[in-house]
Amino acid sequence: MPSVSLPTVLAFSATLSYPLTKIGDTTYPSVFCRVYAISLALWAIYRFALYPNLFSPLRHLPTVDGNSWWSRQSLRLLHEPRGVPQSDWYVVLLYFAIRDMDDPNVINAEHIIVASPDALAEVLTTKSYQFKKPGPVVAALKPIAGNGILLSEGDQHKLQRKTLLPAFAYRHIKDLYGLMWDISSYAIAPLTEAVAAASKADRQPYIVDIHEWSSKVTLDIIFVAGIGQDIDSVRNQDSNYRTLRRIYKAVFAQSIQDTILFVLRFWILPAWLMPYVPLKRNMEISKAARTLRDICRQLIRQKKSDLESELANKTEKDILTVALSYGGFTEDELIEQLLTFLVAGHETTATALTWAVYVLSKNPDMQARLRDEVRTNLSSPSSPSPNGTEDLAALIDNNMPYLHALCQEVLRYFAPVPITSREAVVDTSINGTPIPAGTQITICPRATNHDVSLWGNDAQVFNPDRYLSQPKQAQTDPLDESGYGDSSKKNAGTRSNYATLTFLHGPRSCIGQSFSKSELAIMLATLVGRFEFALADESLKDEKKLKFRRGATNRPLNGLNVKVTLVEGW
Ligand code: HEM
Repeated sequence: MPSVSLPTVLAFSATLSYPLTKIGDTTYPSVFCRVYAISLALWAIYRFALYPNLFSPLRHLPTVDGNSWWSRQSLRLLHEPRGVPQSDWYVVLLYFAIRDMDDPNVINAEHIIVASPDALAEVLTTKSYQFKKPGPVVAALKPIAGNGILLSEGDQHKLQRKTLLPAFAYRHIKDLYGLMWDISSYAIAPLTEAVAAASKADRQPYIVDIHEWSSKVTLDIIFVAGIGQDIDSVRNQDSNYRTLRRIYKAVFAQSIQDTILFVLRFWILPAWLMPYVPLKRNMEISKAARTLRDICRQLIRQKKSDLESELANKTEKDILTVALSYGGFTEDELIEQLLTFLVAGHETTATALTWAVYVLSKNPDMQARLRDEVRTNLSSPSSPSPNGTEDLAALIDNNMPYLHALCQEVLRYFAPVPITSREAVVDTSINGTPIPAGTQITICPRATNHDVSLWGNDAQVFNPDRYLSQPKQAQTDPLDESGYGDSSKKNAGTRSNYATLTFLHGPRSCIGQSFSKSELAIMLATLVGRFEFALADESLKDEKKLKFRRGATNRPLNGLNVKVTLVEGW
């Protein structure tokens, strides 16, 4: 017997109320309210008592211990940072999948958390296209993140991935190091001035929200490196760029109306009704989505005309040039791809950098060790090596093991994308267990990256040195020819490639992982080379005191204020 969804209950009640209104002397709304209340009560009995115990094909899978009778694990899932409760469940149940009926994301569907490497390999790699992103997730992301490669499925996705992959080959990313360095070192200049002015005026310490800074710099980098825009358009704050910044800042901020929209989208209303919900935030998002598309259209037309008039270098490998030279995308499709890269390529890495500054602020010894490595290898922000930025990739990738180890550990420990989800498209199986079409799957990078069975007893400890005890590996392209991605070269001695899920694995792994790792290392090097950081609120040294934003990325709710001091001599 199938599971019944809440929108079906709503539609059933609305339809049944109509003939019932004719029977008695009552109005439609009053009949509907009573029918809907009774239907909901029956639905709840079926959904929470009968279906899971008698009918669900997944009823033999283990479930989480200690469920409360009325809320099960919902309160933990709603109050704790995303991915943290799942970590506890991994420890309790070393099994491939945990059946979990309570994830607030999709309350009306069977739900399992895929935990073991074998099961992850099936869902992410060998059977990747038997699972898709769930409808409500796609509908929530599409207006701002675009209907591009991130949200496409099946053959369409395969083609888009193959087309866009050349822009992300490591041999090409290497050529972007100089550009990333220029943008990052340019962005520390105003911060340096502000810190120096504060110190002169005896207004020490200078406090900055480092997430806001990171978010600006990552947008600059994706704008220049991803679109092939002139770096001066960012420096001169061209109006398209300014509008993009303003819009992203507004849409990534979180309000109470976001929570209401979340509940409506995932629990109550069908996707097609969502655009009509008369909430101010809903209107703002729709308006922002239209403006973003207008800007992307202008950028694409400009690039096209530059390419036609030979103003742009046709051999460039920025994402937009690669997409345009393929020729198979219509203008509207290109707009969606561009939106995807602007969003996927900016907030994620900004979140990683914020966490890197957080741990360094908590750990002055790590900070000093990193600064020492940066200053030993890179002479100054304006000219990091005698050849300027020419040999930067070689210098950073071969000579700075602590920088890489620290970045790897930040990406493992904080997993900027803590959770993602899939839905079985067809009846399939995982590790031999039958999985019916429609089953919701949670994949939890935050919990896998902290899994004691894979990482050992210090899984929950932040320790960059775990990456240094490995024999040195040559820097290789983490995206192989198929674009699958393989982190085995840097898995810190764990027993599986699937122990690190930060960028996932397989055909749907993060296409921008090399890009973002290089970007993170470069931004962190320029910051730590120049400044010393400490937490503005010392109580946040205790991670339990941190409040997290509940969104696609796991970042501090209201940014991260840090005290910044200049360290002379660089
Ligand atoms: C620390 C930084 C980043 C993290 C942690 C991260 C993480 C991820 C994850 C977990 C996914 C898979 C999502 C899913 O399928 O459910 C993903 C996909 C993707 N990421 Fe990233 N990402 C980062 C940076 C970037 C950057 C810099 C870019 C672009 C320049 C980018 C572009 C994409 C794209 C286009 C996809 C969709 C790939 C596909 O479905 O084929 N990401 N990312």
